[in-house]
This record gives sequence, structure tokens and C-alpha cells, in this order.
Amino acid sequence: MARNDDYLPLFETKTAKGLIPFRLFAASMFTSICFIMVYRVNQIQKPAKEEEEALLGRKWTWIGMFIAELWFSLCWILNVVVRWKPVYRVTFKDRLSKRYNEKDFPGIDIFVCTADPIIEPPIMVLNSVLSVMAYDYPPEKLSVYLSDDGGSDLTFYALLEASQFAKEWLPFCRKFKVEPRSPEAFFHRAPKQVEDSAMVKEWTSIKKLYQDMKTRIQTTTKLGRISEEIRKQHKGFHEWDSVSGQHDHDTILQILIDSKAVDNEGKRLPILVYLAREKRPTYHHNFKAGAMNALIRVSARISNAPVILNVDCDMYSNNSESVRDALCFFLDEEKGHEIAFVQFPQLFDNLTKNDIYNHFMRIISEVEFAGLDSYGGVYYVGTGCLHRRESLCGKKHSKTLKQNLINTRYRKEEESASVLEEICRELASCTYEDNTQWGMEMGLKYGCPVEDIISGIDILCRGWKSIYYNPERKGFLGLAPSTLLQSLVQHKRWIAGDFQILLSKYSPLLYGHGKIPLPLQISYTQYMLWAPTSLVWLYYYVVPSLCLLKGVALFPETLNPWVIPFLYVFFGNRAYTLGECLCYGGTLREWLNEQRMWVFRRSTSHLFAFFDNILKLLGITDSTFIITAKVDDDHEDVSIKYEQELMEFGATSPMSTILASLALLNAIIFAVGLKRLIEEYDKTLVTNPFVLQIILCGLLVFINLPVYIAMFLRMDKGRIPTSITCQSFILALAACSIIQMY
Ligand SMILES: O=c1ccn([C@@H]2O[C@H](COP(=O)(O)OP(=O)(O)O[C@H]3O[C@H](CO)[C@@H](O)[C@H](O)[C@H]3O)[C@@H](O)[C@H]2O)c(=O)[nH]1
Ligand SMILES: [Mn+2]
Repeated sequence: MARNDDYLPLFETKTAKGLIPFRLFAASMFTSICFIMVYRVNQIQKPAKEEEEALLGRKWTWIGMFIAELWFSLCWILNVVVRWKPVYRVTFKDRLSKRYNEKDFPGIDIFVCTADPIIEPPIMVLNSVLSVMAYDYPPEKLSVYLSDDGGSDLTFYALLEASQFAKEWLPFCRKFKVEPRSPEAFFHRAPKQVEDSAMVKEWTSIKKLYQDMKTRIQTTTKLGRISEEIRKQHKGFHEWDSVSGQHDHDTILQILIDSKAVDNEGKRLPILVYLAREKRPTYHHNFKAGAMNALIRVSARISNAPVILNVDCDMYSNNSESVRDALCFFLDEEKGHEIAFVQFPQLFDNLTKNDIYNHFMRIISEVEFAGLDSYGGVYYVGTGCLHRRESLCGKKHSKTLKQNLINTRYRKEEESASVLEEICRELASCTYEDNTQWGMEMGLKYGCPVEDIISGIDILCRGWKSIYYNPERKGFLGLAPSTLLQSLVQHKRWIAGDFQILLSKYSPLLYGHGKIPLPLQISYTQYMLWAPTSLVWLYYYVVPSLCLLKGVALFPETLNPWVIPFLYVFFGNRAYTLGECLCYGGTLREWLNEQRMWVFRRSTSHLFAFFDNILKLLGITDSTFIITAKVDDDHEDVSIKYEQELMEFGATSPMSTILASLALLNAIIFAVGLKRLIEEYDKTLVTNPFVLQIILCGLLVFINLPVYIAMFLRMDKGRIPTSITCQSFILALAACSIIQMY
């Protein structure tokens, strides 16, 4: 290890530009919010006009509006804290290579998790695995572990194929410096990089090799079982002789590439391990957290690298230098010792042009996470994250005990693969964790649908820091769901998990007190309040419209100066988010889609997440983990619609009923309101107290246009089923009649 005398940091932190306009805007917003509050308080106290006095509930709806707006204001202030001073990180990989000899680089253990061969096709898993095996990093320092909670021989077979293909693929990647290193993603792109004829030849031959392998794997996957011929290829298949079900089997552990294997150029290959931890119907397996903890133990015995990279099986490495980037943080002499994990943004490969389901969440990944980073604590989001092993295992950070990653002894004594396999099986058994601290003080935490978020927060509360690294060339790309319902269900899990943390002893405000900076506590709380906030949004989506129907005014008249703060807060905020979206490379339509998805998610995912927690608190339900569907070739029809940016409503679910009912309710009331407005046009427009309510209702109708189209105009499978349309009509009409009666 050679050290430069004049020390240069391995990474740099820059503060975002454009903070002054944001802060000015925030100040103006704050002033307007105060005006609104003053107006509400005054109006509630004022005795209502005589004719309105008779209306039952006028006062209460006003109080409701006041509470809603107060709550929004609070959330808005918390959000300003998140975005107060985003920072961006820059790494210096050249300094890293100058300072350290590659021989001294720390080992990296890479964990890939998969859970179901149907939902997560083995060919996709194989691509993720190959992409991380092919990092631009000394291969003898890399060990890749696949955890298969599906316990499937189909996945094992794909991994076996990967172990063979890697012998060609890794030298090819090295030689031509290809990017990305997931074969599927690489061959999918037009062969732009093919310039010299030498490459063309190799490109063609390796592509053929890949295609043949893909065909073999897909045929086997379709068949649903392993043929006798394939079974003969590896002793590992015998492990399935005793498997009685997906959730009832012994530990299956196979080292497919051991520490001596080499590729076709004679260079060492990364270790490759298949693990299906023991499963028994009587044991709770704790989903991904359980899988990760088993991996931590098994890998500690086999390679024990001091750095752990974790990716979901639907994510591939898009940048072969990410590991080096992360090392620039961990190995920085001055600040490296306190960094527990380096999180890359969770981005997707299959986004449509205008990101119809708003998977990207551009502003959250570009601005808000950079904001969390400025307080030293971006979330761990479960994938695309490099951890320091010791912090993941529960160690507290201490200034005196600096672990030197460079000097860690990498591999334990060189035992043969079969001996290791035997020893490690026990580490992944159901009973191993009995009476231990695993899932509590050690490893990832159990019992929360967002094991990543809660574990990350706990790590930070033990004195560590985290880094958000969002480089130009993205580190990882994953697959986002391609139907509306899947996306809403996924969000429900996330938001329910966040809310659960808020209600648990790990609530950032209490648990984090004195351990993490106050702005970070506030920032985390902001996301965790989304579930309860959905009730407030729902109030705002429904009550002003119903009051419009009933003739109860909730906002100032058109020419009343008090109308200004309302308009400013609403339209000013929209304009700002639009400008921001465009600045960060989005499109107008993307922004519109985002606005729509917010409305949809709040009225379904967030709401369900809220009740999920209430039911859990009452002991009526238990935690589940609905694995998000990954894009599958079988559903041609769905993928085509996704490409065309046509929302896929298709499935019958209470979520669809809520969306359709809200849309219809607002449509009906908007029509009535508009009719009244036109009838009374010449006398009252300027003094009409309902104009703001009509605008609000009209905007909701506009946002819901795809819902109406899916109900009445579309004929394809993605339309809203007629049964749901009928139900929703009944619900919407019922709501209108009930309100008319009182
Ligand atoms: O019992 C299980 C369930 C899931 N998984 C794996 O966990 C990962 C995430 O599952 P997925 O269904 O893709 O959920 P997402 O909503 O896409 O995942 C996000 O949210 C999760 C927390 O809710 C995090 O764990 C993930 O890292 C993050 O990408 C996948 O690789 C699964 O194979 C398991 O290993 N075991
Ligand atoms: Mn996923």
C-alpha cells in the first residue's frame, strides 16, 4: 500500500445549485399558508350566513378543511426540511487506483435475492448474477451468492448455466470493456460498440452462445422441471430428491464456482454460490430479511469479505465501476471510517417515455435523497447498496476502533468446496437463529415490510453515516411493475412499512433522538406520515365536491382578495414542481403522470397502508410480503400496452373500485356544478363562492380522464371491468344522495 504524501480525498461533496430560488419560493409559500390559516380561523369563528346556518355540518366541514390544510402545511414544512440543502457526491477513482494496489483491495461479497421462479424468471436472475460477476474488479476478490427463497431447481439450473457462460462472458467484457455487463441488456442494445472486426466476430459468437443458453433455460422453465439429461450435469440436482415443497426443505447449498476455478483465459473467476436456506412450514422465514441474514452467515464462512453488495434479482449492474466508486467512500482516509453503506438510486430499465406509473420518482431520487444525504443519512432501499459487513452485523461505530478494510484478511483457510458446503448448511437452518440476536441486534431486522428502511435507520442510530451516490452513468437498473395494480400494491407495502416504523419503537423522532441529527429525524418522519396523510387527502378529494353539490361554500368568493393565497399555494406549487421536473430532464407528460399517480396512490396504496397497520395493531392481520411481479414475456399484451403508455386497469380489486368511484363522484358533481355556474352566469360569477370548488373538482376530473376512458371507451383487456364500473356508479350516486338528504 503506497500512500501519497500530500493527501487528496477520494471523494468530494458538492452542494446543489439553485437553492436561493427554492428558499425564496418556500418563504412565499409559507406566507401564503399563514394567510390561509388566518382566513380559516376567522371564518370558522364568524357566524355563518343565515341560510347556511340551517345546513347541518357547515361548521364541521370548515373545521375539517382547516385541519386538512393545517396538516398539509405541516407535511409541506417537513418536506422543505428534506430539501433544504441537497448535496452531490463525486468520486476520484484514479486516485484510488494510484493509492492502492489492486492486490490490497478489500473483498466484496455480493448478495442476490430471488424468491419465486415464476414471478422472477430464472433467465432474469441469471442476467443479474452475470452482471455483478463481471465487475471491473479483481475477480478473486469477488464472491457472488444467490439466495433462492423459491428453493427451485429451475433457478439452480440457470445458475449452473451462468457458471459455465461466465467463463466466456467475463473475458469478453474485460477485453472490450463492454457496458452494461448483463448479457440480455447488452445484446438488447444496438451493437454500437462494435467497431473493429475482431470484436464483431467475438460479438457474434458470444451472442449465439448466450441465445442458445437462453433458449435452453426458457425451455426448461416452461417445462417446469429438470430433464434427466440436465440432472446428470451436476451433483447438486440430487439435493432436490428430498424436497417436499417450496416451503418445506433442508438447506440446499452448492458452491458452483470455487476459489480455484478459472475462465477461458486462465484468469480466476469470482466464487459463485447457490443457497436455498432451510424452510419449514412451522418456522416464520422472515422474507427477504431472513434470506439476507442467512447469506451474511454463510458468506462469512466462505469468503468473509468486509464489504457486502446487495441487489435484488430484478436489478443488474449497469456500470462495471460501481464497486470502485463505492470504495472511494469506504477507503477515504478522513471520512471513510464512519460510512456504513453507500446507496445507489433505485432506477429502472423498463420505464416508458413519460414514465406512466411514475416509477422513477425523479424528484425523490434526484433531490430528496440528496437532501437526506446532506444530513448524513440516506435510506438503505434494499438494493444497489454496498455495506460494511460489520455495521450490517450490528456493530456500533466508534472513532477509536477504525476498521481498516485494506488489511482485512479476505478468505478463511482454503477448505474444499464440499467441506464448506457441509459446514455452511447448518448456518442457514431454521433453528440456527433460535435464541440469538439475529433479526434484532444483528443483521437485517425482522417483522417490518420494509426491512431495508428500518435496518438502515438502526445502523445510522448506531453512529454510522450513509452516502447517496447518484452518478451520471447509473449503477443499477431494475424492473418496475407494468400494471397499475401491481404498482399500487408495491407502494402499499412500502408505505405500510414506513408507517409501521413510525408507530414502532424505532420511530425516528423517539428512537433517533440524540443519535441522528434532528433534520434527519424530521425528514424520515415526513415519509412515514404518508399513510395517515391519505385520510386528509381523501377528505380534500371528496368533501369540497360534495359540498359543491350541497351548496356549501368552502373557499372565498372569486373577487375576494383572500382567494389569492389559495390560488398561489395550489397553482404556485404545481408550477414549481413542473419547473423542477423539466429542469431535471422530465417531460410535461411525465409531470402530469406523476400528479395523477399521486392522486391514485394516496387514495388507494397509502390509505390501505394505513388500515393495514391499524388491523395489525388490533392483531387482526399479520405481515405479508407480496412479491412484485416482474415483466414477463408471457404477457405480451400487457407489455405492449405499457409501451404505449396505456394504463392497465384490468384486475378486479378494491383499489380499482375506489379509484373508479372517486372519479365518477367528481365527474357527476362537476357536471352539476358547471350547469349551475352557466345558469347563474351573468349575475354571480364575480361573487360566486363556488368557483374554487368547481376548479378543484374539474382538476380532479381532468386527472381522472384515463379512468373514464378505461370505463367507457376502451374495449381491451386493460379496461375497467364492467362490474367495477357498476359498483362505482352505485357508490358515487349513493354518496350524492346521502349528502342531499342532510
Ligand atoms: O420472501 C422473500 C420475498 C422477497 N425476496 C426478494 O426481495 C427482493 C425484493 O422483492 P420485490 O418483490 O421485487 O419487491 P420490491 O417492492 O421491488 O422491492 C423493494 O422494496 C423491498 C422492501 O419492501 C426491498 O426489500 C427491495 O430491496 C426493494 O427493491 C426480490 O429480489 C425478492 O426475490 C426474498 O428474497 N424473499
Ligand atoms: Mn423489485
